Amino acid sequence: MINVLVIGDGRMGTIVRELVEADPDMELAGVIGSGNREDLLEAAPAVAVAIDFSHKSMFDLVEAYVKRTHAALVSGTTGYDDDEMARLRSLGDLAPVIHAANYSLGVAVLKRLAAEAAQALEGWDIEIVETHHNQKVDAPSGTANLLLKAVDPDGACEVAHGREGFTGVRPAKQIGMHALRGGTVAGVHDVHFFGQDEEVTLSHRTTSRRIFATGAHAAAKKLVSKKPGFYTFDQLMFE
Ligand SMILES: NC(=O)C1=CN([C@@H]2O[C@H](COP(=O)(O)OP(=O)(O)OC[C@H]3O[C@@H](n4cnc5c(N)ncnc54)[C@H](OP(=O)(O)O)[C@@H]3O)[C@@H](O)[C@H]2O)C=CC1
Ligand SMILES: O=C(O)C1=N[C@H](C(=O)O)C[C@H](O)C1
Repeated sequence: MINVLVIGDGRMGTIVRELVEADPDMELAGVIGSGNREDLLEAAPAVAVAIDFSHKSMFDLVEAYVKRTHAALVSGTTGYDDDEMARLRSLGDLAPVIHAANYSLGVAVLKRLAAEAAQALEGWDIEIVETHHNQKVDAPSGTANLLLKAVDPDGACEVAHGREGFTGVRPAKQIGMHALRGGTVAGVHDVHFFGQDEEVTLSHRTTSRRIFATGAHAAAKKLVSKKPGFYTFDQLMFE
C-alpha cells in the first residue's frame, strides 16, 4: 500500500485527493490545507510519497518535510525562483523527487516539438502565449517558462514580457511572453514561430485540470520505486 500525503487543498489538491482515495493501491495519510500547514514541519506522518499542488510560499515547509521524512515528492507547484528550484533539485539527494510545471503528456510532447522547431527554424521570431483562468496567482505560467527553456535552452535570447515600454522594431533574438487571464480556462499554451511570409504555431489546450492530477498520480506511482534523485516528467513517463 502506498501512503500518500496531499499538500494543498485547492482546485488541484482536491482532485489529487479524489484520485488517491479511489486508488486501491494507495492510502491517503493526510491533506495539508490552510488549517494545518504547520503540521508539515512537525506532525505530518512519514509517507511513501507526498504530492504537492500548493503555493510557492509553502516551499520552506515542504522542503523541511522531505528533509525530515525522506518521503518521495511529486511537486506540481509553479512560480519557484532559481534558488528554490536548486533547493528542490538537491532534495533529490535524500529522496526521489519530481517537479513538473505541467503533468500532461501533451505538454511533455509539445516541449519536445517546440525544441525541435526552434532548432530547425533558426532565426524565426518566437512568441509564447499562455491563457489561464482568472484565479491563477502566478504569471507567466510554469508551463510557459518550461517552453521558453525548450526553445532557448542556453538563455541566449532577451525575454520580453508583454513588451510594455518597448519602442522600435522587434529585435532578433527576442522571445515575447504573454499571459492572458480570464474565466475558467484550464490552460492553453501556444508557441508561435514567425518566419518570412509563413508562420508555425504549436498549441496545447487543456479542457479539464483533471489531466494534470491524473499525470501527477501516475508519476507518484512510478516515483515510489525509484532511487533518490531528481527526475523529470519526460524521464518518468517516456523512458
Ligand atoms: N504542474 C501542473 O501540472 C499544475 C500545476 N498547477 C500549480 O499548482 C498550484 C496550485 O494550483 P491550484 O490548486 O489551482 O491553486 P488553488 O489556489 O486552488 O490552491 C492553492 C493551495 O495552496 C494554498 N496556499 C498557501 N499559501 C497560498 C498563497 N499565498 N496563495 C495562494 N494559495 C496558497 C491554498 O490554501 P489556502 O486556500 O488556504 O490559501 C491551497 O491549498 C499552483 O502553483 C499552480 O500553478 C496547477 C495545475 C497543474
Ligand atoms: O494554475 C494552473 O491552473 C496551471 N498551472 C500550471 C502552470 O503554471 O503552467 C499548469 C497548467 O497550465 C495549469
